[in-house]
Amino acid sequence: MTARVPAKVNVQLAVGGLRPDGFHGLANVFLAVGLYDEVTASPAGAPGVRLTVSGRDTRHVPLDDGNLAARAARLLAERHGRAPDVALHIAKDIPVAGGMAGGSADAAGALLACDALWGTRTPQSELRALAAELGSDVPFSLVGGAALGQGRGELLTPLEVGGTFHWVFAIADGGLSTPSVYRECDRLRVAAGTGADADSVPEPRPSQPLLDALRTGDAAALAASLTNDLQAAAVSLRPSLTDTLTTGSSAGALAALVSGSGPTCAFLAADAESAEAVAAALNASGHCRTARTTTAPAPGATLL
Ligand SMILES: C[C@](O)(CO)[C@H](O)COP(=O)(O)OP(=O)(O)OC[C@H]1O[C@@H](n2ccc(N)nc2=O)[C@H](O)[C@@H]1O
Ligand SMILES: Nc1ncnc2c1ncn2[C@@H]1O[C@H](COP(=O)(O)OP(=O)(O)OP(=O)(O)O)[C@@H](O)[C@H]1O
Repeated sequence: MTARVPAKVNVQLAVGGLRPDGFHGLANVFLAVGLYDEVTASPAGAPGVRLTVSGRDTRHVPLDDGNLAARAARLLAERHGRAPDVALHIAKDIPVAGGMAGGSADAAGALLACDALWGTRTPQSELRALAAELGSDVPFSLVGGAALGQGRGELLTPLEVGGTFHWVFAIADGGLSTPSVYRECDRLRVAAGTGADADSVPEPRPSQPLLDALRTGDAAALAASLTNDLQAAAVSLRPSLTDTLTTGSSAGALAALVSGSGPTCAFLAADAESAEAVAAALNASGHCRTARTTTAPAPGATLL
């Protein structure tokens, strides 16, 4: 059983105060984009989760129980009171620790593929609850398209998207740790004198112009309303991202922003031709490992 799962970009990431549980309240507008990992679940013939990985960047993917796909398989098995006997293979195309929810995609793919392999017929609502236990981004990897994530990002409201958007992603050498980027965001807030807790930071709210731009498929309007509250923190930890963002903007992107916690940079283009020009400029610049073009929205986790 093979599940194909998309990467994401956050077209709005409004970060509220640090909660007592260590998470931040969010208004997180997710958009699934056409870069995919594939997770295949096969009978293992023995108890346990066996994991193999192929594709890009696989050196940095853990092969032990810490892998999110392996954790997903174990969690699903536990909920159904059965032994996790599965061989999982991840064909990786989403950058690792890149701010595009690659590990979350693999967790969502493993839930779907194992559920089909084991015939456990888990209801969609239960799969979503298991996804939320695995990570804040995992429920969105299941549903795809576009959605507003509230709470820590796991409480989803689907959003309408009225057209196809053209994107370029500049993939960096090396990743950034998501907890470190949130910590840096808090540090910058404290250093600026505003404080970082929920009493000091305004309640994050979705932007109506942004939701309208998604609904009408208006790339120029979307470009004007893209925001990421983690961008300053990602740039503070990796100052060279400024050069990457500037390179894409100078090559004609409608807008440039850091994808989620970074270090991948995302560029919205007017059309496919402009996206190719932006990618060519980024590839020639040496300011990223590689630049790739794709479109959005993409469907959520799907069994092939
Ligand atoms: C940056 C985003 O990718 C934007 O979609 C997500 O907020 C991160 O989601 P994720 O990688 O699924 O994160 P999780 O595995 O749930 O949490 C990892 C760590 O990130 C931080 N974290 C995550 C989500 C959130 N709303 N607030 C946080 O502060 C916490 O330190 C947490 O311990
Ligand atoms: N299946 C997996 N693929 C990649 N990384 C994984 C996986 N499982 C666990 N990890 C660990 O999680 C870390 C973050 O990886 P991931 O690719 O999910 O980051 P990310 O895309 O920045 O996440 P997000 O955008 O959700 O914050 C990696 O450095 C790795 O140690």
